[in-house]
Amino acid sequence: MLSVSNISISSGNFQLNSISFEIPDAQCLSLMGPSGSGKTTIMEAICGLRKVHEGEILLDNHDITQLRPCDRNVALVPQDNALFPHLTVHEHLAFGPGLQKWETAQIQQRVEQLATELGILNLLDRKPNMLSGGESKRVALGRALATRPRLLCLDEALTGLDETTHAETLDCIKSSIEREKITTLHITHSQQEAKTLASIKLSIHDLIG
Ligand SMILES: Nc1ncnc2c1ncn2[C@@H]1O[C@H](COP(=O)(O)OP(=O)(O)OP(=O)(O)O)[C@@H](O)[C@H]1O
Repeated sequence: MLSVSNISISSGNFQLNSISFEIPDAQCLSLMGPSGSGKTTIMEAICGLRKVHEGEILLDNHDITQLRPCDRNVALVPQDNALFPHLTVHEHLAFGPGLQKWETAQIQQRVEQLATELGILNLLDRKPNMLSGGESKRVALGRALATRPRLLCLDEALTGLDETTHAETLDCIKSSIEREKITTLHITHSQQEAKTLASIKLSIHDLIG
C-alpha cells in the first residue's frame, strides 16, 4: 500500500502543498488533470527524484520519504522509456536484478519469464534502435518490473503509440499489473486508459482542493 500524507513539493516557482492520497495493495490509481498541474511532480517525489519538504510517503508502512531512489522499491516507466542505447533487450531486463546482485540463474529465469509474458522473447538480442514503439514500451515495462518492486509508476507511458499498438500495449500493461499484483500509480490524459487500468480514478483537483 502506498500512503502519501500531507506532502509539500516544489519545482522552481511551482509549489504543491498538503497532497494526500492512498493506493491499496495491488490496486491501480489513475491520476488525471490538465497539463502543468503537477502530476509528474507528485510522481517524481514518490520516486525520490524531487525533494519533499513536508509530510511523508509510506510504502507498505515503511517511510521512504527521504530514501535514495534506488532504495525505495519503486519503479518508473517514463513517457520516453529512457532505454539504454548500448544495451540489448536481455541486458535491460537483467539490469535491475544485476544491480541487486541476484544469482545468475535467478536473473536468467526472471528475464525468460518476463520476456515470455511480455511477448518479447524473440527480441532479446536487439538494441533499442531496432525496436518499434510498442516493443520499446514492453522492454521499459519489463525493466521496471524485473526486481519485483512494490510500486510501479507509469507516467503517460502510452502516449505516442498508434491506435492498434496503444490497445495491445494497454492490454499488456493490464495483464502485467494483475499478474505481478503490483500497486500502480498511473498518470494519464486518457479516460480510456484510466477505465481499463484503474480501480481508483483521481483528478489532481481533488488533491489540491
Ligand atoms: N525543473 C523545473 N523548474 C521549474 N519549473 C518546473 C520544473 N519542472 C516542472 N516545472 C513546472 O511545474 C509545473 C508542474 O509540472 P508537471 O510536469 O508536474 O505537470 P504535469 O501535470 O505532469 O503536466 P503534463 O500533463 O503536461 O505532463 C509546471 O508549471 C512546470 O512548468
